[in-house]
Amino acid sequence: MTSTPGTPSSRIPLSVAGPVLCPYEGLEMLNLPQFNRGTGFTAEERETFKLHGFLPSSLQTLESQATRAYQQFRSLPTPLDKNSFLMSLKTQNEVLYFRLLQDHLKEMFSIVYTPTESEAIEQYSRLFRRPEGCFLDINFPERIEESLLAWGTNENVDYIVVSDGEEILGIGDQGVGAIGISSAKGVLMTLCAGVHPSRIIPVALDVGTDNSALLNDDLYLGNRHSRVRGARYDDFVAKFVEVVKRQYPRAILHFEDFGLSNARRLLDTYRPQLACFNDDVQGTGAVTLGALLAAMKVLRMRMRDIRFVIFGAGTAGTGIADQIRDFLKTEDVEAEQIFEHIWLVDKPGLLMKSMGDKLTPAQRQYAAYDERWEGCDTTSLLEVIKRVKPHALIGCSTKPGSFTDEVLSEMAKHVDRPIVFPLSNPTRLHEATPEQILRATNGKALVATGSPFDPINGREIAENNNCFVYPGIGLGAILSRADRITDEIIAAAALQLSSLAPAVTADDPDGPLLPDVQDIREISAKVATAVVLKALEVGVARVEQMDKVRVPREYGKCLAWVKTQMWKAEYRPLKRVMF
Ligand SMILES: NC(=O)c1ccc[n+]([C@@H]2O[C@H](COP(=O)([O-])OP(=O)(O)OC[C@H]3O[C@@H](n4cnc5c(N)ncnc54)[C@H](O)[C@@H]3O)[C@@H](O)[C@H]2O)c1
Ligand SMILES: O=C(O)C[C@H](O)C(=O)O
Ligand SMILES: [Mn+2]
Repeated sequence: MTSTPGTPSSRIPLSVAGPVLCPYEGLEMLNLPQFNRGTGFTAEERETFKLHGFLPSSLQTLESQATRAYQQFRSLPTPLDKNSFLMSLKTQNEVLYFRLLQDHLKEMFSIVYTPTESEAIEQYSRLFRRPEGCFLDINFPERIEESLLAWGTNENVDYIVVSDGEEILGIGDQGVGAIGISSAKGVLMTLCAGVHPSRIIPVALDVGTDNSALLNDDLYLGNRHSRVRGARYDDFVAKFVEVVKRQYPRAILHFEDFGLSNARRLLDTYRPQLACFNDDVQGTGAVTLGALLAAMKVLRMRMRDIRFVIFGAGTAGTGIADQIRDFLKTEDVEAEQIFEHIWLVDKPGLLMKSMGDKLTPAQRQYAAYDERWEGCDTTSLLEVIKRVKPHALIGCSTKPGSFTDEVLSEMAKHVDRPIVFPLSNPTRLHEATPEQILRATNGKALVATGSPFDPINGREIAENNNCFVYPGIGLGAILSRADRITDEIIAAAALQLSSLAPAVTADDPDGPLLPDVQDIREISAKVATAVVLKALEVGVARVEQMDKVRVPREYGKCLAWVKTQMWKAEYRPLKRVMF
């Protein structure tokens, strides 16, 4: 398992413990972020690797290097400058980069991830310094295999994050800037779940872009043609997945920020074929179910007694609906009754049966019966709220301000503690701010948001972001060597998360419905443990045959084992080897 990791350029084995093997010396070594330690090289290492002339004489520890880097970080004026600084550090010294992030997790999380990463992606072609992942060009499908293999082989790759950049967060088509989201999601796999950074391949599928600003930008770095769609696109993705299946049979494939017409379709096509998941569909569904289950504990209610309105019924919105639907099955609500529990609202208003083919297959099952809605202006969210009297309102619409004061106070008229989750990222796209929600509901609402917000009047605001589950799902799937990622696995992740919310653990009705980002490593380890145990239970785990490891079935022991498999940002002994 993670005992023989490798590096992209060299395929030299690294590991989570023991010495790091390095065949390089001098300037070449200093230029490789997975080996470079800069002023942190010891006297002996400087000797062995012929580094003396390249470094000032003082010998620094990782701690002092992190202190110096933190001062540099603090001196920068804007979040985007800080993001660029960290990106450049990542391409200089990987251990120092992750050590710095770990030491200042809460402060830096929003800089390397949502929301600042979205600014960096918008500016991708202007900020480019060094490649941070694998670029696959739709005009050269024959290069897919060679390009991926240059990053590592089955022996040294655990995780592949792929995006085609069509629907990045809520900022739409970013073309080749897709590499930014694949890379940021990969960074969190290491930071939150301890997957070795060199064992992850971030991938951008460059299939063109329909973003005219990018097409007209002389500095744009991607393919300068419109987005390829239809059979040629499908064949390209199929070829990519075929290479992943054949060359990396042990790796997990993570789909991120594909467009509405592809995300669900690709997931449905490939889920039965390999261990893959779509973070926007299933990750978002699972984190939201986790927060809702925590809310049920606060309200002392069951999910079957709750009415849900989901505003924005795209990739994330229907993913959330599906997780709720599947959970309701465990409370004896049949699929045919689902329209009495979940209402989907999108651009045309409430989704109705009469919309027929205009609905996506994922939306259709939730469509409302027209005859029950006669006399209601279903194009208005407010009117739908008046009629449904929902307990929970969830936003994945990318439409800022759509949860108006009127909508929010209407909710508060009918239920004592409305559940309101504006989830559209980045921050400026939220359907309402937590402050507005609490004001309009006299502080009664149970709030969770897609991006981080500061506390309001001392009350912590839960961040309902898929980062609370996907790193744990990914790590659990890697460690169990899962052959498929089943619905049971995703549900197990949500259930585990719900038990870790401060509102539940501290039995505090105003406590957050999700844990704090500060604790994300512990949370991810626990989610991974739930995933490993579920994968073993449902028979998709291959770890015991493949790696000849006996995995403890007892939760505490399994958690301890999971933690031993997590990579840490530390300078391990370096050992010189020949090519
Ligand atoms: N918090 C999280 O973890 C998380 C996870 C995934 C997505 N998101 C956010 O959710 C948003 C949507 O992402 P997605 O991947 O589902 O995108 P998507 O394009 O698949 O879906 C967006 C949906 O919103 C609808 N919509 C657009 N404008 C609307 C309006 N004015 N009124 C009603 N509906 C409208 C669209 O028709 C579409 O169905 C993004 O902002 C994304 O950042 C958050
Ligand atoms: O990237 C995030 O912050 C969450 C999510 O995957 C999104 O697309 O918004
Ligand atoms: Mn996403």
